[in-house]
Amino acid sequence: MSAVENNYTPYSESYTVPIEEQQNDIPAPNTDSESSGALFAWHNITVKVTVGSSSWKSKLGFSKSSKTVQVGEKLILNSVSGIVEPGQVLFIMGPSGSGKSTLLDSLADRVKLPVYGAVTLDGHPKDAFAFKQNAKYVEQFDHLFQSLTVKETLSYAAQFYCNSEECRASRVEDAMEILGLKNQQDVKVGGVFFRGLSGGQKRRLSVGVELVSAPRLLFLDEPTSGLDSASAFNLIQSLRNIARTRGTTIVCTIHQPSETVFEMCDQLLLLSGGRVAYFGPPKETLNHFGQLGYSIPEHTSVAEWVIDLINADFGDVDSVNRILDAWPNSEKADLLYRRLKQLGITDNDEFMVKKQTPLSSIGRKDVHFSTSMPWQTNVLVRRGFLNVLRNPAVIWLRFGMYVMLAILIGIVWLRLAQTASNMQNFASALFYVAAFMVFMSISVLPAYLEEKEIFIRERANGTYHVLSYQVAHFIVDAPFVFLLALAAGTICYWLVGFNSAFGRYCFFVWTLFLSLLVAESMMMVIAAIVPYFIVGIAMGAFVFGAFMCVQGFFIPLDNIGWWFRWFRYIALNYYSFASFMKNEFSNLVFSPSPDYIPPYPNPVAGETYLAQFGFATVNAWGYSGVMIGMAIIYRIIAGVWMWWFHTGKH
Ligand SMILES: Nc1ncnc2c1ncn2[C@@H]1O[C@H](COP(=O)(O)OP(=O)(O)OP(=O)(O)O)[C@@H](O)[C@H]1O
Repeated sequence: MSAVENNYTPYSESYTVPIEEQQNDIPAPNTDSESSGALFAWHNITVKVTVGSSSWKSKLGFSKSSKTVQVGEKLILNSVSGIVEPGQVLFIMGPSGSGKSTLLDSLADRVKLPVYGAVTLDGHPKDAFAFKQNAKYVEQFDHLFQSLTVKETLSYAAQFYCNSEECRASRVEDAMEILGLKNQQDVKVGGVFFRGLSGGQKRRLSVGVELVSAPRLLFLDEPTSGLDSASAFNLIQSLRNIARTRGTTIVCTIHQPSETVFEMCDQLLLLSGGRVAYFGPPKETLNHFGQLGYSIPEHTSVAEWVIDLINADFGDVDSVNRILDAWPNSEKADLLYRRLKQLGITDNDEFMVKKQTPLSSIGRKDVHFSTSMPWQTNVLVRRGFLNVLRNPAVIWLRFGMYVMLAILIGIVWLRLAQTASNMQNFASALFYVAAFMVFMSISVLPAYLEEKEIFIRERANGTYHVLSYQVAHFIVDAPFVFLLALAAGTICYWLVGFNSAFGRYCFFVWTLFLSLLVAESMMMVIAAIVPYFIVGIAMGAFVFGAFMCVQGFFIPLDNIGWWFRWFRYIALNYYSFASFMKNEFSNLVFSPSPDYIPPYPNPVAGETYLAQFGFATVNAWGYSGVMIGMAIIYRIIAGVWMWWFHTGKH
């Protein structure tokens, strides 16, 4: 059983947190290994960015013009400290641009910017990889498979963390119970093609997906944004239940909470301009600000009032600065610093977290996933197959398009006779199949991009290895691509009247399968690289268009300038078209046309025709090998790109 499983406390076993006691008496650090929550603390977290840039002329020393923009540093977070005890819910609040998301992401190891300061888990310096085992992060937007039901979504998620069926079943049941999703367990998540869960239910399911890993620490980025007040209340209540019953430590940023929601947190961290304005229980907020000489007007919500009070963009800047300057000398700050000191947390070298050395501290050797890579692949394959079978966007829409295109090709080039004058028509039909059926692989992009977001969420939370994902994707993709090639290839092959030998038909379908597989693998690289759909479409269209130019149909390839002839060797379309042509024309003699139209008054050997294209010596099986290699290389590139860049850091 994994360490994660060991730490799991069933929902039914209630965990009570003496929050008031902790606040006033400053209890000793919780070192009880049975406790499922984490003691999470941070001290003097500072994040800075370089702003502005000098002109290229001044960089190169050509100009000392006054137009040169000063390079400077901006502090996004300035010495922010705090503690959350097991079983507590912390809200990070503040006006827009105050640094809430940056703080959450810094604490959760999700920022690319260097983070300075001390971050500790159970009193020990944080180790990036071990941290993933204990902490999970729920993003602001829900990235879920729309075709899976609530129960399926949670079950598949649990399979990445539990090795026994019993563990999986109990975690799924617990998650549905605590998140109020029991009645929706058989409802699909929903999206473009299915009606499904409401926004609030989806958000709760996103929490559930992380909850089944039994995290000790849960981060949530603006979990209530976009929800109506009832859904926001339900969600926060669920989070509070999770904290209370399991001892899970919860940290979330929150935007404009209602008064009821505001009062549901145990600790409140108020930020303004990247600095702390207040840290402590929400019910003591008024007292703190009262001591600074501010009192709340009648009939005003506390949450709204404090946010307005510390808003330097639309409020009194001097007053905000007074509040921020007063914080380090306040009673609450004193309590916090004493607690941090008690835990031995200072910003000395041992606790220093720097972007350059995130894995250098203790625990690096403990790197492991909760389940083995073969098992992760197995789960991903089963989930992938189910999604492909259910979600029309992944395969069935494309299946329809390919079948219709194949029928169209058949209608246009219908039952061509095997005559010499039809050789050009056969060649053009093959060109169209090799060029346009491959081009249509662009349509896989929306599905790949949607899945990429799910991959990033799961990978960033340490759910599985990138290699497991890539292998599983290939295992799921290949049979469906073969199905497309078989259906579309068979229809157009017999309608057009290509070579009637069964072996040649099989090779045609095989070549079409390989070309679609390579094209999809290339689209996977594009999907991994591009941030937006529209950029991916443009990039895909350009690449396929470029490959078509050197396919060998429009111009004999040896007529292209020597300095660009090499391009064909990286062009998928060249290998597929050459293979199709060789398959169709080799070892055949095309009879004279009945109407004796020049230039085909005599029988024409297939080889003679192939020679005009430069394909007479093509080794078609060799080209199949090249295409298999291309598919593998593209998938390796996509995997390496995803491993390197899609870490979930912003
Ligand atoms: N990578 C970055 N480079 C430059 N500035 C940044 C970067 N990340 C954040 N900032 C700036 O830091 C400040 C805090 O941003 P952050 O997103 O953390 O605020 P926020 O409180 O979460 O805002 P909101 O509530 O509007 O989402 C903003 O002024 C933002 O422009």
